[in-house]
Amino acid sequence: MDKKINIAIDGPAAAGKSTISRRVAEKLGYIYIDTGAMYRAVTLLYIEKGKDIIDSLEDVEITFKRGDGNRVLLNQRDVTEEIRSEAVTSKVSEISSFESVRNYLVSMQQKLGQERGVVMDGRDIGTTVLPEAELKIFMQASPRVRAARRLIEEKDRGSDIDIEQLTAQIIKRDELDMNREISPLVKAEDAVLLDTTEMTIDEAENFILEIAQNKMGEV
Ligand SMILES: Nc1ncnc2c1ncn2[C@@H]1O[C@H](COP(=O)(O)OP(=O)(O)OP(=O)(O)O)[C@@H](O)[C@H]1O
Ligand SMILES: Nc1ccn([C@@H]2O[C@H](COP(=O)(O)O)[C@@H](O)[C@H]2O)c(=O)n1
Repeated sequence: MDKKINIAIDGPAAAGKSTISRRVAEKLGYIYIDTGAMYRAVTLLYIEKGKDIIDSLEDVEITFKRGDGNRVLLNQRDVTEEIRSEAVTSKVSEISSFESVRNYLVSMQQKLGQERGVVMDGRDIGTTVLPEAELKIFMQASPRVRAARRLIEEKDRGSDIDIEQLTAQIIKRDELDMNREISPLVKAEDAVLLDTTEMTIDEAENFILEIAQNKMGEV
């Protein structure tokens, strides 16, 4: 029988990480962990309660409820929609640069990956959270294509944001994530580069599944 592996998927905003990670996890019967949602949940708490929460994170519980679209619970409260708000998106890169926030969430994420059989996506998974992951992917796409894809989602949610604003927002967030001091967004040396600019979702999914199957046979 194939052994379980860990799959780390990193890359800039709207590259397709969560869409593809979720599908790969489903196909393999693995657990999908969206680490961006965890940073977003802490950011929501910061907005609601103020900066003191940064130093008292031990009381903060973030959990995922599987099924029903993978709900995100912050201290038992369902915040799945709220963490995608404009207010959270524009603040999350600042909050995720704090050392105490990273230490707390990275340790939580490492526990989730202990048993293997996870597909985890984020910005520092291959470099910091799961450096021993058997498969690492660095997913990217051109800023324009990423903004165009996100625009469709935003329109569906009733937002009136335009492509220029979205492109600027994506580029700004990437810059903050790539230039922060602690575990910035960078391709791990042993990660496979996957540019999805001209790929369909199915093609990107199959690309990863094929390498994953090989790795599973190897371990
Ligand atoms: N290869 C692709 N072709 C077309 N659309 C895609 C492709 N990959 C992803 N998408 C779409 O692009 C949008 C952004 O993808 P997704 O949310 O998965 O990105 P992400 O990297 O997880 O973003 P973030 O880090 O900001 O959460 C989604 O609407 C998704 O359906
Ligand atoms: N491993 C990670 C994951 C995310 N972040 C920060 O959270 C932001 C939101 O992530 P999304 O994937 O939901 O867009 C992201 O821009 C990073 O600032 C992180 O630092 N590390």
